[in-house]
Amino acid sequence: MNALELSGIAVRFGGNEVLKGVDLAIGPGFTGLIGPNGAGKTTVFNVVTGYVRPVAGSVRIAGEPIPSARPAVVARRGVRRTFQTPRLVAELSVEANVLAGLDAELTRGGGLADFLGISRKSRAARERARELLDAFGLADRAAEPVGNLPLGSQKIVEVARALAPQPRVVLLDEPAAGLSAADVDRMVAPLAEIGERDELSILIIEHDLELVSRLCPRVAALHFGRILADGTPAEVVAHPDVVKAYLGAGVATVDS
Ligand SMILES: Nc1ncnc2c1ncn2[C@@H]1O[C@H](COP(=O)(O)OP(=O)(O)OP(=O)(O)O)[C@@H](O)[C@H]1O
Repeated sequence: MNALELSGIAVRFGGNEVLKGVDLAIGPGFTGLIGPNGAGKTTVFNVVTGYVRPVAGSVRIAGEPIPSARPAVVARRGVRRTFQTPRLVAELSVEANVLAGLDAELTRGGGLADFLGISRKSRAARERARELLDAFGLADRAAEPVGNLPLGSQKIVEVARALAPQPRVVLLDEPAAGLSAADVDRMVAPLAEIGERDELSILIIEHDLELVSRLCPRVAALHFGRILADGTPAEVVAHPDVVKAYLGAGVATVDS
């Protein structure tokens, strides 16, 4: 069964039809979502996470339909995401930001703490955060305000936050944008390891086609709200419609 399935998703902003019947099924491992600027990639994420209500179509998580525009329901069903520009709380520590990704049940202090509205983090939650920070080589910075870290590390913290609640689906929005090759490796190696161990389904929007072809056995290309091609990276970038869509945008070649 697919972890995530979109059928016939259509989205309009005013008169602008941004998604025009998108079908996409995501199983375990990495799937790439590529396409020129404005193709509608982030809108796909916003539909899945319940922040944009489609005018048509449905989203299923593990085979179960989800009500549209219900972010809390989607999160409870195990979907997490990152953003093009990290959305972290700059003044809070690295660890507190990762803990913020954990489900309420795990982070609740219980008893009096809950009654007083004090968010005491449970030991299990802290252990999970530590395990992730260790995996991503950020344990020694756990107590620092996340805003002090360079962009590359902040983007890695956001990935760790998304992984914290052991989700089943992770949506990564241009994780490598603005990162050095070394930062990309620091992010991707633990992510691939954890993804495989936990059988995560990871959908990744990325303009770096070399990275996409390295990570994703399967890629879908979106253009003006339609999926133009869906297959291996080599098949997709060689697809005539994809080549045409990218003309002038400098499409990269990908080794098969
Ligand atoms: N909330 C919104 N209201 C109105 N228009 C929107 C909204 N969100 C996105 N759009 C429009 O929808 C289109 C697709 O945007 P989207 O961000 O999904 O594209 P994208 O493929 O992720 O692009 P990029 O690669 O540049 O991030 C664009 O024309 C954008 O201006």
